[in-house]
Amino acid sequence: MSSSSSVPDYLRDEKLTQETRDLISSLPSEKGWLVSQIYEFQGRWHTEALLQGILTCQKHFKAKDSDIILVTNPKSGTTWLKSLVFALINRHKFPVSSGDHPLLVTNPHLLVPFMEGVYYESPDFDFSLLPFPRLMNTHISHLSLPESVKSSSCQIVYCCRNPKDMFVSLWHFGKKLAPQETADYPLEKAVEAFCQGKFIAGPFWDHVLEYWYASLENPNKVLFVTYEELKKQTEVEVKRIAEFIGCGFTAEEEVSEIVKLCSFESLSRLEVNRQGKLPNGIETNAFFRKGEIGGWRDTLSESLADAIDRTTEEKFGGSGLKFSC
Ligand SMILES: Nc1ncnc2c1ncn2[C@@H]1O[C@H](COP(=O)(O)O)[C@@H](OP(=O)(O)O)[C@H]1O
Ligand SMILES: C[C@]12CC[C@@H]3c4ccc(OS(=O)(=O)O)cc4CC[C@H]3[C@@H]1CC[C@@H]2O
Repeated sequence: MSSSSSVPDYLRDEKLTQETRDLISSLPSEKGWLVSQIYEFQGRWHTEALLQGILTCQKHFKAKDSDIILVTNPKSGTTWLKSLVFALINRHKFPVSSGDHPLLVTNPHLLVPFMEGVYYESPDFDFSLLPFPRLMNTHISHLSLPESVKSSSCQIVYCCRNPKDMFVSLWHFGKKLAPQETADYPLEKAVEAFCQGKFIAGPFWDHVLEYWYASLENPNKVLFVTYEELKKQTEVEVKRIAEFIGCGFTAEEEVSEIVKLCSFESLSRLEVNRQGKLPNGIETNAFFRKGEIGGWRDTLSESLADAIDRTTEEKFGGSGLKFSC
């Protein structure tokens, strides 16, 4: 974290360039939840810090054909996907059976860099120093991806989660991130902002649809996965991801060890994911809450759930995308 404050870096605005400050002054803005204002850039809503990270990423990131980029909306299974794909691509270098796997001693967010987060923290970060094949994650929309990500043969694994669970996960995460700022922000107002799309990284649905259509248009470039299928049939989905990124399993190989290592039960019990903070100031345990499908029922009233369902029907109608919970 950049200073002694307990507020995580992404809620601060100290590292903005003059260029970004000038741009921000011309962007539509809305009152934020954890920060005073959020801004609309290329159709999405961002905090100043994450917008700075996105702009630097657009300017400086040069994709390589061998790159693997994990894309999610926030709270849609990023931590899980990072763990699984890290374990998959490194399974010969770091066999799970050896007992000293990096995931046992390092939080997944430190093993797989968050592109716009890293660019906000360290604008000069040299991504070319990452080990081959480079594995990174982002929440950047398809429209706003750096040009080289689209023009190169790098691959994207997109993981989406049903909007009610995603929203509820974000709601609880936000309360942990900045408890004071969330104190007088009612859940009803958050649902309304979420449905209007004027919420961090929103509109949620547009993000999903962009990658959904990209995966249909170019199935070798974008693989579309859902948190729910990953949860219901983890081995099948992990094998599908492995095939897609070109490290498929042989008939003799076991996928179950990786699945077990990366399970919610296993990762959330590790000391490294229970104690301490990431360098950006976020507590490592904030990324592990319930890890379930349908947990929204504990937080959302019927009318709030209906409001999200109506938006989903409107937005996803005709796309072929459906969520059953
Ligand atoms: N290994 C794992 N398996 C399943 N879910 C996991 C997981 N690790 C984290 N999660 C869940 O994924 C959500 C966090 O998403 P992200 O990693 O994108 O920030 C949280 O959901 P809940 O808040 O519903 O429990 C968290 O509990
Ligand atoms: C992207 C992120 C999860 C969401 C975090 C977040 C949530 C809500 C916010 O409210 S508002 O002030 O924008 O209205 C702000 C944030 C900023 C940090 C976000 C986290 C960074 C990495 C996580 O995946």
